[in-house]
Amino acid sequence: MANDTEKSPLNQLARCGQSIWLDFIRRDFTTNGSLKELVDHNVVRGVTSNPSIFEKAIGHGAEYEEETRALLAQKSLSAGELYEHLAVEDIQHACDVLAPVFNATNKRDGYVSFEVSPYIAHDQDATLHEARRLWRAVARDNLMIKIPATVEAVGAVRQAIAEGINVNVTLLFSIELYKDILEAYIAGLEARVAQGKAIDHVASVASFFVSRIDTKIDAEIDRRVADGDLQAGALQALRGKVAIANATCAYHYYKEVTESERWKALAAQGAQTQRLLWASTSTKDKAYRDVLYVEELIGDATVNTLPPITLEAFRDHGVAQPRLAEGAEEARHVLTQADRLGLKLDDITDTLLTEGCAAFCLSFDALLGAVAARREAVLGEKLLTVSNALPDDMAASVVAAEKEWSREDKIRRLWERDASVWTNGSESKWLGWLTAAQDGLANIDAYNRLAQDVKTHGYKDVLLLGMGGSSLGPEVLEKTFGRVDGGPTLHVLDSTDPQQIATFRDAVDLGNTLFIVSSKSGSTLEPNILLAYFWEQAKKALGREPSERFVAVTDPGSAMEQKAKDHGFSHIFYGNPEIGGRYSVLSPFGLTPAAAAGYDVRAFLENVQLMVASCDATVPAMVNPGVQLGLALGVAATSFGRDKITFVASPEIASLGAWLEQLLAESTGKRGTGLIPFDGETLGEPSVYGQDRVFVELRLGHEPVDSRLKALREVGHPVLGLHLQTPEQIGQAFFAFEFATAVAGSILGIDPFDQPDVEFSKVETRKLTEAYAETGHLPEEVPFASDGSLTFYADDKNAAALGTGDAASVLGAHFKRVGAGDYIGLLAYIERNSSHTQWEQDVRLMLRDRLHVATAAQFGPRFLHSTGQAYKGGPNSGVFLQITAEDAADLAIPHHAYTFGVVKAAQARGDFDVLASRGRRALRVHITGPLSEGLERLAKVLSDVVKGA
Ligand SMILES: O=C(CO)[C@@H](O)[C@H](O)[C@H](O)[C@H](O)COP(=O)(O)O
Ligand SMILES: O=C[C@H](O)COP(=O)(O)O
Repeated sequence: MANDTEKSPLNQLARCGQSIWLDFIRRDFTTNGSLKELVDHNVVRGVTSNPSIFEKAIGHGAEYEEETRALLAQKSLSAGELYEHLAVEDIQHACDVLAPVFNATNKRDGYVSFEVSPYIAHDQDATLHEARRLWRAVARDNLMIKIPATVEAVGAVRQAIAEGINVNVTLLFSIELYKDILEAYIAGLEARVAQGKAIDHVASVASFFVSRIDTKIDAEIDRRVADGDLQAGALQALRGKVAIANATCAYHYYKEVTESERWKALAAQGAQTQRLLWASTSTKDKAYRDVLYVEELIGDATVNTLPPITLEAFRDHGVAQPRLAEGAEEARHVLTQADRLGLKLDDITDTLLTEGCAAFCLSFDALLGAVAARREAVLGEKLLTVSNALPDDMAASVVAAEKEWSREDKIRRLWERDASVWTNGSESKWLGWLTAAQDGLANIDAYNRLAQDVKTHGYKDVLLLGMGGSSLGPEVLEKTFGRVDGGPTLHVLDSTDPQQIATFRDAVDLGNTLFIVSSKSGSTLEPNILLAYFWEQAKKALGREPSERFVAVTDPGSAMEQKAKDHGFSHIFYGNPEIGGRYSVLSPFGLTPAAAAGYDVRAFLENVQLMVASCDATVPAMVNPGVQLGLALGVAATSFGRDKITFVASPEIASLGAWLEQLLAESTGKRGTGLIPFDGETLGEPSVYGQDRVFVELRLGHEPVDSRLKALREVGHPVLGLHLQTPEQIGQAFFAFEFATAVAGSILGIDPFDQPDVEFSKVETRKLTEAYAETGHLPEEVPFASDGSLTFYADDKNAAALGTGDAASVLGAHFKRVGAGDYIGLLAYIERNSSHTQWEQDVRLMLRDRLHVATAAQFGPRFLHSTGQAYKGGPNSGVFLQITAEDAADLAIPHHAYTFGVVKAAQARGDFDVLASRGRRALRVHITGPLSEGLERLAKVLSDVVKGA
């Protein structure tokens, strides 16, 4: 620093009353002594940072890697948390280096500026909240919190000052706004005085951006000159002048105010003026001197923050002469002239503010994106990965959606439970799932107690009774993790089929079973009647009341809670009323059975937390796995007509498919739109698919699930991938898909948290069972056609379309109604056992291969709580074949007037009535006589009628 003598240009600036701050920060620059050297030689008296500066530093600097690794080894941190850790440390180091200047100048200089998130620039409360948080996090007296100068920020600046937080108000372009900011500073100080608080330690600068104004004005001048403007000469004379004139006028306003009596009263109490800080002072137009925005803006009580390159230039050949004090008249003349020539400075400063905020948001996105990528690299195989292989046009639309999400700050708004991300309905009351894993960890002792109880009693079986959201998650856990050595077997029963209930009853050791009755609402028919049935069964097996063998999972205040209390259940686990059933797997509805089965709930949830952090509010759309999946699903459906989501899974995690079906269908299938999910439809050759599919590969390990996916990708089908490294990552998959569904719901423009048609079916079923209880029979129904063991029922409209012929003619007419873009739903109200599952599978694949449409294979009443929503409320593209049969044997329900067989029949009829009322193409075939023969015949007729189709 030998050239920074008394006469050096930089030292001359100090003599003119101007402080030079450095517009740059980076860890190695601070740690290797470079910053200290500049400070020691009195070259630099402060530091400013902004999102772009941090993007270059943290986003690209290898020196941050080691610490990233160390931080992640300690705990799960999101990209935002990581960034903040690293940035706060950098800011603290710089503050410490500048502390001697701060002390020597009596708190006038020696500040380091740290900017609040640019995303919240238009939110006064959020800005203030963030200012307080960062102020506390850095905890240095010579910190300045940078707040962008939007209209909304004015109040935040005033309040922050009143609270004694130093503020650098940044992104100032307009003199009008600057006046408001200066007023906010003064009012903030006055508020402190009114409260008897000291003001001599509160500092603020107003960062006026310079070069960007010339960039815009000069471009406008050049355009008009090129267009042959008659005022070309006068216009050209203003090139490179307007920005300086604007800044000069701001300076004179500052002078005026600080000479006012009002200010003098504050100064008497030790107040520091809010100095103007010239920012954006590197020269952008190479035709100008590279020190133009330094030399022209020299004046007493100002700061100029310079990037290293401009600092070096001025040091080398800058001329330090005070210009501002003298320049008022000329500046006013330039601005008047600009106005006269139609150069609209107000419009330009407004645009610059908007563009400045947007540019900082982009930098912040790039910064957080880079941190997220580094986090992913460090966590490696601890995280599942999402990969989207999309055709070019779809990929471009997803990128556009990403930009939209970034611009509209939707990820943060989603995390803040802002219903305007969806329909502005009741969505904000249904986002408890975002923190379910964290809540579960807080409640870990209760799960451990249950696990201990199960061990102490040595239960052989755990039988969970519940439907939909209460059963599908636990089923995935059981199918994925199986039985823990020495632990019980977890069984999940979600049916009213008498045979299925009997099969479960016979599979468990009734005298040595823990029963979990799971119902959020507590009013769902199935868990209530299953409870009635198994209570009696357990009582019979034990020879006494089985109270301690029963556990309830339900929302507080539900009828089930009361029942559990009345019956003296050993445990009641309470759900979060802000989590809907299909989003409840990471809440007590999944964790209670998991604990009972002996799974390590803590490890499971900690694993989930990694994905929660990956989808965090701070992780930009382009690297946020939940957003990536959700945008691809939403965009594929809304812009490309690809609304059939086909899951293809590694066998070890295949059970995820049924859970996903509920999540997607129940969340999105409404108001005539939606994503229709298809689980378990074995892949075929590309020729059997229409243009309405999205394939989702759920892969465990490194091997692709099915080699045919490659061919499908090659012919232009979108293939999304969720790649799990270990089965434990199933928890991460739950969260990633919950998030994705919420995102897709936003794109579809629906409320992804209600399920009107599931509720409607429940009501219809209840009406029928109540009628049965009164009359002893279900309402009469008349088949419109019959053929031996196959009898056909439908509403009048469907019946009229299908004729009264034999089975082949009715079924033939029904499936003739299937067209491109449709799907087929087989809805069988029979036992869900392996042979029936295989039957459905064979029939669906045959139909798929012949008719080239997507096919769903469902069992009632299970699907009523799941895909049933989309079948009724989603697009009218489903063609349904409901299959019912005589029950070989029925089961009575203790204390009820009806049997399980009656309930199941009522459910099928209720389901059909709702399908028909929604104008769906639906047909019910009822099988009489031996079921296997009836199914065989039905399969044969179906195969014949669609042959050659
Ligand atoms: O802290 C501040 C202003 O307070 C600075 O970092 C300010 O953000 C920068 O000078 C500007 O962003 C740089 O603008 P530009 O040279 O890219 O137009
Ligand atoms: O998905 C939810 C099912 O409809 C069951 O509801 P529930 O948990 O209130 O009994």
